[in-house]
Amino acid sequence: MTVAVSPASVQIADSTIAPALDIRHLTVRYREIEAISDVSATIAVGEHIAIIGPNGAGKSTLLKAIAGLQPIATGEIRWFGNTQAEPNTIAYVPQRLQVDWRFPVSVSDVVLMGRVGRIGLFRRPSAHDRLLVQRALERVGLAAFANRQIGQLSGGQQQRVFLARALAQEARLLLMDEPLVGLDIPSQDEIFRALASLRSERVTVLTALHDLQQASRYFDRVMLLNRRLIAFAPAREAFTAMNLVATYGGHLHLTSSGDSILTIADSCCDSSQMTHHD
Ligand SMILES: Nc1ncnc2c1ncn2[C@@H]1O[C@H](COP(=O)(O)OP(=O)(O)OP(=O)(O)O)[C@@H](O)[C@H]1O
Repeated sequence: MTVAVSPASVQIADSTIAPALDIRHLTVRYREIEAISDVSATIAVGEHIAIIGPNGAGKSTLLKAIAGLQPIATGEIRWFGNTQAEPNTIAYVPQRLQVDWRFPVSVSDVVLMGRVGRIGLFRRPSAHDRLLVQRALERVGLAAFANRQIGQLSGGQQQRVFLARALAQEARLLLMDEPLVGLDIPSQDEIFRALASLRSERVTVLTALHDLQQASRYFDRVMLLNRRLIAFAPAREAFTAMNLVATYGGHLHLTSSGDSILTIADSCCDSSQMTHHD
Protein backbone atom coordinates (compact mmCIF):
# COMPACT_ATOMS: atom_id res chain seq x y z
CA MET A 1 0.00 0.00 0.00
CA THR A 2 1.32 3.45 -0.81
CA VAL A 3 0.65 6.41 1.41
CA ALA A 4 0.23 9.74 -0.34
CA VAL A 5 2.03 12.61 1.34
CA SER A 6 0.18 15.84 0.71
CA PRO A 7 2.05 19.17 0.63
CA ALA A 8 0.09 20.13 3.76
CA SER A 9 1.53 17.24 5.79
CA VAL A 10 5.07 18.12 4.66
CA GLN A 11 4.49 21.65 5.91
CA ILE A 12 3.37 20.41 9.30
CA ALA A 13 6.57 18.36 9.58
CA ASP A 14 8.65 21.41 8.66
CA SER A 15 6.96 23.65 11.19
CA THR A 16 7.95 21.30 14.02
CA ILE A 17 11.65 22.07 13.44
CA ALA A 18 12.83 24.56 16.06
CA PRO A 19 14.19 27.85 14.74
CA ALA A 20 17.91 28.54 15.11
CA LEU A 21 17.09 31.49 17.35
CA ASP A 22 13.97 32.57 19.13
CA ILE A 23 14.58 35.90 20.86
CA ARG A 24 11.75 37.12 23.07
CA HIS A 25 11.53 40.58 24.61
CA LEU A 26 15.30 40.74 25.07
CA THR A 27 16.65 43.61 27.16
CA VAL A 28 20.37 43.98 27.99
CA ARG A 29 21.77 46.61 30.34
CA TYR A 30 25.20 47.84 31.32
CA ARG A 31 24.41 49.31 34.74
CA GLU A 32 22.09 52.24 33.94
CA ILE A 33 22.57 52.03 30.13
CA GLU A 34 19.88 50.04 28.35
CA ALA A 35 21.85 48.84 25.31
CA ILE A 36 19.02 46.73 23.85
CA SER A 37 15.39 47.17 24.68
CA ASP A 38 12.62 44.60 24.21
CA VAL A 39 13.97 42.95 21.04
CA SER A 40 12.02 39.98 19.69
CA ALA A 41 12.93 37.99 16.57
CA THR A 42 12.72 34.45 15.26
CA ILE A 43 15.43 33.25 12.89
CA ALA A 44 15.11 30.04 10.90
CA VAL A 45 17.89 27.48 10.59
CA GLY A 46 20.16 28.45 7.69
CA GLU A 47 19.02 32.06 7.44
CA HIS A 48 21.64 34.77 6.91
CA ILE A 49 20.82 37.97 8.77
CA ALA A 50 22.52 41.39 8.63
CA ILE A 51 22.28 43.60 11.72
CA ILE A 52 22.31 47.25 10.70
CA GLY A 53 22.43 50.33 12.90
CA PRO A 54 24.54 53.34 13.86
CA ASN A 55 27.41 53.26 16.37
CA GLY A 56 26.10 52.45 19.82
CA ALA A 57 22.88 50.91 18.45
CA GLY A 58 23.46 47.68 20.37
CA LYS A 59 24.64 45.45 17.50
CA SER A 60 27.64 44.05 19.41
CA THR A 61 25.57 43.69 22.55
CA LEU A 62 22.94 41.68 20.69
CA LEU A 63 25.58 39.39 19.17
CA LYS A 64 27.29 38.90 22.54
CA ALA A 65 23.97 38.09 24.23
CA ILE A 66 23.24 35.51 21.52
CA ALA A 67 26.78 34.12 21.94
CA GLY A 68 26.05 33.69 25.65
CA LEU A 69 28.82 36.19 26.54
CA GLN A 70 26.58 38.96 27.84
CA PRO A 71 24.06 38.49 30.65
CA ILE A 72 20.45 39.21 29.80
CA ALA A 73 18.48 41.65 31.99
CA THR A 74 15.02 40.47 30.96
CA GLY A 75 13.55 38.34 28.19
CA GLU A 76 14.72 35.05 26.78
CA ILE A 77 16.77 33.50 23.99
CA ARG A 78 16.20 29.97 22.72
CA TRP A 79 18.94 28.36 20.66
CA PHE A 80 17.67 25.57 18.39
CA GLY A 81 14.75 25.15 20.77
CA ASN A 82 16.91 25.03 23.93
CA THR A 83 16.96 27.57 26.74
CA GLN A 84 20.71 26.93 27.22
CA ALA A 85 23.23 27.75 24.49
CA GLU A 86 25.48 24.82 23.61
CA PRO A 87 28.92 26.48 23.17
CA ASN A 88 30.15 24.06 20.50
CA THR A 89 27.32 25.01 18.21
CA ILE A 90 28.06 28.76 18.31
CA ALA A 91 31.04 30.53 16.75
CA TYR A 92 31.54 34.19 17.64
CA VAL A 93 33.96 36.35 15.65
CA PRO A 94 34.59 39.58 17.60
CA GLN A 95 35.45 42.98 16.18
CA ARG A 96 39.02 43.05 14.89
CA LEU A 97 40.22 45.54 17.48
CA GLN A 98 39.21 43.25 20.34
CA VAL A 99 41.87 40.69 19.43
CA ASP A 100 45.53 40.83 20.53
CA TRP A 101 47.28 40.19 17.24
CA ARG A 102 50.75 40.08 18.88
CA PHE A 103 49.87 36.75 20.50
CA PRO A 104 52.57 34.32 19.28
CA VAL A 105 50.43 31.67 17.61
CA SER A 106 50.32 30.45 14.05
CA VAL A 107 47.34 30.68 11.73
CA SER A 108 46.68 26.93 11.94
CA ASP A 109 46.89 27.06 15.77
CA VAL A 110 44.17 29.71 15.85
CA VAL A 111 41.97 27.64 13.54
CA LEU A 112 42.67 24.49 15.58
CA MET A 113 41.39 26.34 18.68
CA GLY A 114 37.99 26.10 17.03
CA ARG A 115 38.18 22.32 17.62
CA VAL A 116 38.99 22.56 21.35
CA GLY A 117 35.35 22.39 22.43
CA ARG A 118 34.97 19.13 20.55
CA ILE A 119 38.29 17.40 21.33
CA GLY A 120 38.70 18.65 24.93
CA LEU A 121 41.50 20.80 26.34
CA PHE A 122 43.95 18.04 27.20
CA ARG A 123 43.52 15.60 24.33
CA ARG A 124 45.65 15.69 21.24
CA PRO A 125 44.00 16.76 18.00
CA SER A 126 43.35 13.81 15.70
CA ALA A 127 44.15 13.54 12.00
CA HIS A 128 40.47 14.36 11.42
CA ASP A 129 40.81 17.60 13.40
CA ARG A 130 43.87 18.60 11.38
CA LEU A 131 42.07 17.79 8.15
CA LEU A 132 39.17 20.03 9.15
CA VAL A 133 41.64 22.84 9.92
CA GLN A 134 43.28 22.45 6.52
CA ARG A 135 39.91 22.39 4.74
CA ALA A 136 38.73 25.47 6.61
CA LEU A 137 41.88 27.37 5.60
CA GLU A 138 41.41 26.30 1.99
CA ARG A 139 37.83 27.51 2.07
CA VAL A 140 38.86 31.03 3.07
CA GLY A 141 41.84 31.06 0.68
CA LEU A 142 44.54 30.91 3.39
CA ALA A 143 46.02 27.41 3.05
CA ALA A 144 49.40 28.91 2.09
CA PHE A 145 49.50 30.92 5.32
CA ALA A 146 48.98 28.04 7.78
CA ASN A 147 52.36 28.45 9.52
CA ARG A 148 52.48 32.26 9.68
CA GLN A 149 52.18 34.07 12.99
CA ILE A 150 48.78 35.79 12.99
CA GLY A 151 50.34 39.23 13.55
CA GLN A 152 52.05 38.93 10.16
CA LEU A 153 48.80 38.85 8.23
CA SER A 154 46.83 41.71 6.74
CA GLY A 155 43.56 42.78 8.39
CA GLY A 156 41.48 40.94 5.81
CA GLN A 157 43.52 37.77 6.19
CA GLN A 158 43.22 37.94 9.99
CA GLN A 159 39.46 38.23 9.72
CA ARG A 160 39.42 35.21 7.42
CA VAL A 161 41.48 33.22 9.97
CA PHE A 162 38.67 33.71 12.47
CA LEU A 163 36.11 32.70 9.90
CA ALA A 164 38.20 29.55 9.25
CA ARG A 165 38.21 28.87 13.00
CA ALA A 166 34.41 29.03 12.99
CA LEU A 167 34.29 26.66 10.00
CA ALA A 168 36.65 24.17 11.72
CA GLN A 169 34.45 24.31 14.79
CA GLU A 170 31.55 23.07 12.64
CA ALA A 171 29.30 25.59 14.36
CA ARG A 172 25.60 25.73 13.49
CA LEU A 173 25.36 29.41 14.36
CA LEU A 174 27.97 31.94 13.21
CA LEU A 175 28.01 35.43 14.77
CA MET A 176 30.30 38.04 13.20
CA ASP A 177 30.78 41.56 14.54
CA GLU A 178 31.57 43.96 11.70
CA PRO A 179 33.90 41.55 9.88
CA LEU A 180 34.40 43.91 6.95
CA VAL A 181 35.71 47.00 8.73
CA GLY A 182 39.00 48.10 7.17
CA LEU A 183 39.02 45.36 4.53
CA ASP A 184 39.65 45.95 0.84
CA ILE A 185 37.08 44.79 -1.72
CA PRO A 186 38.82 41.47 -2.63
CA SER A 187 39.03 40.55 1.08
CA GLN A 188 35.36 41.46 1.56
CA ASP A 189 34.46 39.30 -1.45
CA GLU A 190 36.44 36.41 0.02
CA ILE A 191 34.40 36.65 3.24
CA PHE A 192 31.10 36.77 1.34
CA ARG A 193 32.17 33.75 -0.72
CA ALA A 194 32.95 31.79 2.45
CA LEU A 195 29.61 32.83 3.99
CA ALA A 196 27.77 31.79 0.83
CA SER A 197 29.38 28.35 1.02
CA LEU A 198 27.82 27.91 4.48
CA ARG A 199 24.34 28.05 2.98
CA SER A 200 24.58 24.49 1.68
CA GLU A 201 25.36 23.34 5.25
CA ARG A 202 22.44 25.35 6.65
CA VAL A 203 24.67 27.29 9.02
CA THR A 204 22.74 30.25 10.43
CA VAL A 205 24.68 33.52 10.15
CA LEU A 206 24.21 36.87 11.92
CA THR A 207 26.57 39.66 10.89
CA ALA A 208 26.76 43.25 12.13
CA LEU A 209 27.29 45.47 9.09
CA HIS A 210 27.38 49.12 8.09
CA ASP A 211 26.80 48.76 4.36
CA LEU A 212 23.17 48.67 3.25
CA GLN A 213 24.01 47.55 -0.26
CA GLN A 214 25.91 44.50 0.99
CA ALA A 215 23.12 43.77 3.46
CA SER A 216 20.55 43.67 0.68
CA ARG A 217 22.75 41.72 -1.71
CA TYR A 218 24.08 38.97 0.54
CA PHE A 219 21.55 38.49 3.37
CA ASP A 220 18.06 36.98 3.54
CA ARG A 221 16.75 39.51 6.03
CA VAL A 222 18.04 42.61 7.80
CA MET A 223 17.52 43.77 11.36
CA LEU A 224 17.41 47.54 11.67
CA LEU A 225 18.47 48.21 15.23
CA ASN A 226 18.72 51.32 17.34
CA ARG A 227 18.44 49.97 20.88
CA ARG A 228 15.02 48.67 19.89
CA LEU A 229 14.26 46.68 16.77
CA ILE A 230 13.01 49.08 14.10
CA ALA A 231 12.43 46.49 11.37
CA PHE A 232 13.19 42.85 10.65
CA ALA A 233 12.45 41.90 7.06
CA PRO A 234 14.05 41.34 3.64
CA ALA A 235 16.10 44.44 2.78
CA ARG A 236 13.66 45.58 0.10
CA GLU A 237 10.89 45.83 2.71
CA ALA A 238 13.02 46.99 5.63
CA PHE A 239 14.92 49.82 3.92
CA THR A 240 12.11 52.34 3.77
CA ALA A 241 12.83 56.01 4.36
CA MET A 242 10.77 55.89 7.56
CA ASN A 243 12.66 52.89 8.97
CA LEU A 244 16.05 54.35 8.04
CA VAL A 245 15.24 57.67 9.68
CA ALA A 246 14.03 55.80 12.79
CA THR A 247 17.31 53.85 12.80
CA TYR A 248 19.79 56.63 12.06
CA GLY A 249 17.80 59.57 13.44
CA GLY A 250 18.98 63.11 12.79
CA HIS A 251 22.29 61.93 11.35
CA LEU A 252 20.62 60.81 8.18
CA HIS A 253 20.23 62.61 4.88
CA LEU A 254 18.21 60.72 2.34
CA THR A 255 18.09 61.34 -1.35
CA SER A 256 16.10 59.10 -3.64
CA SER A 257 15.81 58.70 -7.34
CA GLY A 258 12.79 56.54 -8.12
CA ASP A 259 11.65 54.15 -5.42
CA SER A 260 14.68 51.96 -5.06
CA ILE A 261 17.77 54.15 -4.79
CA LEU A 262 18.78 55.57 -1.47
CA THR A 263 21.94 57.48 -0.73
CA ILE A 264 22.74 57.94 2.91
CA ALA A 265 25.35 60.23 4.35
CA ASP A 266 25.73 59.36 8.00
CA SER A 267 28.18 61.38 10.03
CA CYS A 268 27.80 59.11 13.05
CA CYS A 269 29.13 55.95 11.38
CA ASP A 270 32.44 54.46 10.37
CA SER A 271 31.48 54.49 6.72
CA SER A 272 30.91 58.13 5.84
CA GLN A 273 28.90 57.26 2.78
CA MET A 274 26.50 54.35 2.62
CA THR A 275 24.56 53.53 -0.49
CA HIS A 276 21.78 51.20 -1.45
CA HIS A 277 21.15 50.73 -5.15
CA ASP A 278 18.95 48.11 -6.72
N1 LIG B 1 31.05 47.05 28.48
C1 LIG B 1 30.21 48.10 28.45
N2 LIG B 1 29.97 48.84 29.54
C2 LIG B 1 29.12 49.88 29.53
N3 LIG B 1 28.45 50.27 28.41
C3 LIG B 1 28.65 49.57 27.29
C4 LIG B 1 29.53 48.45 27.24
N4 LIG B 1 29.52 47.94 25.98
C5 LIG B 1 28.67 48.72 25.27
N5 LIG B 1 28.14 49.68 26.05
C6 LIG B 1 27.16 50.70 25.64
O1 LIG B 1 26.02 50.01 25.15
C7 LIG B 1 25.51 50.68 24.00
C8 LIG B 1 25.52 49.72 22.81
O2 LIG B 1 26.87 49.42 22.47
P1 LIG B 1 27.26 48.35 21.36
O3 LIG B 1 28.75 48.22 21.37
O4 LIG B 1 26.46 47.11 21.55
O5 LIG B 1 26.77 49.09 20.02
P2 LIG B 1 27.16 48.81 18.51
O6 LIG B 1 25.92 49.01 17.70
O7 LIG B 1 27.84 47.50 18.38
O8 LIG B 1 28.18 49.99 18.21
P3 LIG B 1 29.46 50.02 17.19
O9 LIG B 1 28.89 50.08 15.80
O10 LIG B 1 30.13 51.31 17.57
O11 LIG B 1 30.29 48.82 17.47
C9 LIG B 1 26.37 51.91 23.79
O12 LIG B 1 25.73 52.99 24.41
C10 LIG B 1 27.66 51.55 24.50
O13 LIG B 1 28.31 52.70 24.97
